[in-house]
Amino acid sequence: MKIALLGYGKMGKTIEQIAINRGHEIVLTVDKDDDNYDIKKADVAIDFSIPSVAFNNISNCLNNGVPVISGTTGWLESYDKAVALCEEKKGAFIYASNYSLGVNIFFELNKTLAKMMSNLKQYNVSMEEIHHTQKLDAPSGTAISLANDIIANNNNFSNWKLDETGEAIIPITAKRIEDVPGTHTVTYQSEVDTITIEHIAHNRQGFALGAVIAAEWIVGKTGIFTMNDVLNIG
Ligand SMILES: NC(=O)C1=CN([C@@H]2O[C@H](COP(=O)(O)OP(=O)(O)OC[C@H]3O[C@@H](n4cnc5c(N)ncnc54)[C@H](OP(=O)(O)O)[C@@H]3O)[C@@H](O)[C@H]2O)C=CC1
Ligand SMILES: O=C(O)C1=N[C@H](C(=O)O)C[C@H](O)C1
Repeated sequence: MKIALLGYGKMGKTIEQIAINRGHEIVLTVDKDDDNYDIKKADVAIDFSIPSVAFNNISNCLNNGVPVISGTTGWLESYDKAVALCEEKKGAFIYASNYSLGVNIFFELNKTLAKMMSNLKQYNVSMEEIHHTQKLDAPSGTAISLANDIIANNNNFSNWKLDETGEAIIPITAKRIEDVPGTHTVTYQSEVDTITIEHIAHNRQGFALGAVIAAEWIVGKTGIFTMNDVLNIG
């Protein structure tokens, strides 16, 4: 498969290694100021760039008939526009806040726990995410997915906020610590006990492998998909 990497930073470089090991060819790497490139030479594009350019990168792929996997976080205000463009162009598109198999299992655990806790009003929920100090967005895309999944599965919570507490609010704390690839913790607390579930990424390999598997899966398909479609879970 011929792969274009849109964003050639920490994730782009990790994805390159894994893609080559799986027999793929990187035909294009795009970074800041690389404006003049032909995306059409790729069978599929993988975007791990920065929030301010992700939508443009995705649009460029969809306008040129190239399936696109996006892992960039912090651009979701434009997600509906990307979906509409994908439908209009009959293209193929996946966004996931987290491509690792472990986190996608963790997402399912989180939904199940949220349902189980729905009738137990004595528990408050809170969330913490920890990432490396170069991260541009807060809270992380994964924390937002976890919070939205709790809201969809538990009647006691209707919104999330960064560093704010309140009635029916899921407070999220974002910590930035040198070299941490990504840690997410969901905590339910009552007066008598605490229940915690946690995912700790030890490196970026899991995110990168999931993105390459998603790219292999999407080629030849049309539509807007999620990692649940790719991994056949949920
Ligand atoms: N969904 C998931 O599983 C995961 C998502 N992420 C997300 O992926 C994104 C990238 O993460 P990471 O690789 O760690 O970040 P990096 O900062 O290491 O890499 C981002 C790269 O994007 C480049 N870039 C800047 N402008 C453009 C442009 N116009 N087009 C293409 N690339 C551009 C940057 O170049 P320059 O440095 O020159 O500005 C940089 O090399 C983040 O949003 C992060 O949250 C990360 C891990 C997992
Ligand atoms: O920026 C990162 O590094 C990561 N970003 C994603 C997020 O915002 O959830 C996924 C992962 O936690 C690493």
